[in-house]
Amino acid sequence: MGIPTSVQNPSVGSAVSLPSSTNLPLNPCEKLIVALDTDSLEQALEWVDLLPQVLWWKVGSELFTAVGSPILQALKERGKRIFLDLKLHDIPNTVGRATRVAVSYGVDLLTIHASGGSAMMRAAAEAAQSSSCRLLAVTLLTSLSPEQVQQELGIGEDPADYILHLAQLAQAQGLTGLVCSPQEVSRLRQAFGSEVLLVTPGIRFSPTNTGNDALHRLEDDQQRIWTPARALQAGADYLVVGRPVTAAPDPVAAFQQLCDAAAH
Ligand SMILES: O=C(O)c1cc(=O)[nH]c(=O)n1[C@@H]1O[C@H](COP(=O)(O)O)[C@@H](O)[C@H]1O
Repeated sequence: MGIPTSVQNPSVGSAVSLPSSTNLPLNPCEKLIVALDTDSLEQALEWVDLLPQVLWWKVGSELFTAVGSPILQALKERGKRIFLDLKLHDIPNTVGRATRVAVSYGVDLLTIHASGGSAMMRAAAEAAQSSSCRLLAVTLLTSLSPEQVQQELGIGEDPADYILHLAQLAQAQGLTGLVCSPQEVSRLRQAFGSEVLLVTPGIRFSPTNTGNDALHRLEDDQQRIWTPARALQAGADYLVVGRPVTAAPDPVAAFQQLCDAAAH
């Protein structure tokens, strides 16, 4: 286990027990969060039991929609940390109420889309304030290329500036954690310092090739990617990794490779 620090959320006053960037977990493997992207409880628990060295597991919309809270219970029974990735995005009343239910499960992290706006994020922050769950604001999905952001979404400004803008909005509402691509980490770290928790998906063994026969680059939907070592060097606190581990021919070896990369 890493050394937990008690971080006070300035706006909503909730004390949460998570490592800050100035006090990272001692074990590099604990900087890795593995995504349980499946619709099967059996498959999810097979991965969890195959990889006892993984502390953090992410339950996303596929698994939570398919099996509901029993997966959270099963992870808690195994002493795991839980990242519930629901990416809430709705009107403030709905997001506030959904957040209240989500944090009642005792999860450690929960995602909210920053693009839902400040009132929506405030509603979530208020709903989570008496829990120990830390809210993470998702800035811009790692599956979007800068060209898509500008051409499809019609966001005129430089995507990097847009991400900073969303991050500032989230910080102002007391969401002290952000999900971003590794490519944006150093800018966000510079802007917000060590207290912000930066969680980065879009992790690949090689920036041009997944290094995984089961996952060819052409089939991959991630756009803004970096290697684990580069993401951590840039200042990421946690890396989210799914298919490079779960779709690998040998998930144990793939996870170990990530731990090794995280250690350097
Ligand atoms: O919030 C997330 O976790 C997330 C945000 C984002 O911008 N991009 C992103 O890929 N994710 C999640 O991170 C995981 C990445 O999985 P792989 O691409 O298989 O490594 C998936 O479970 C995604 O839902």
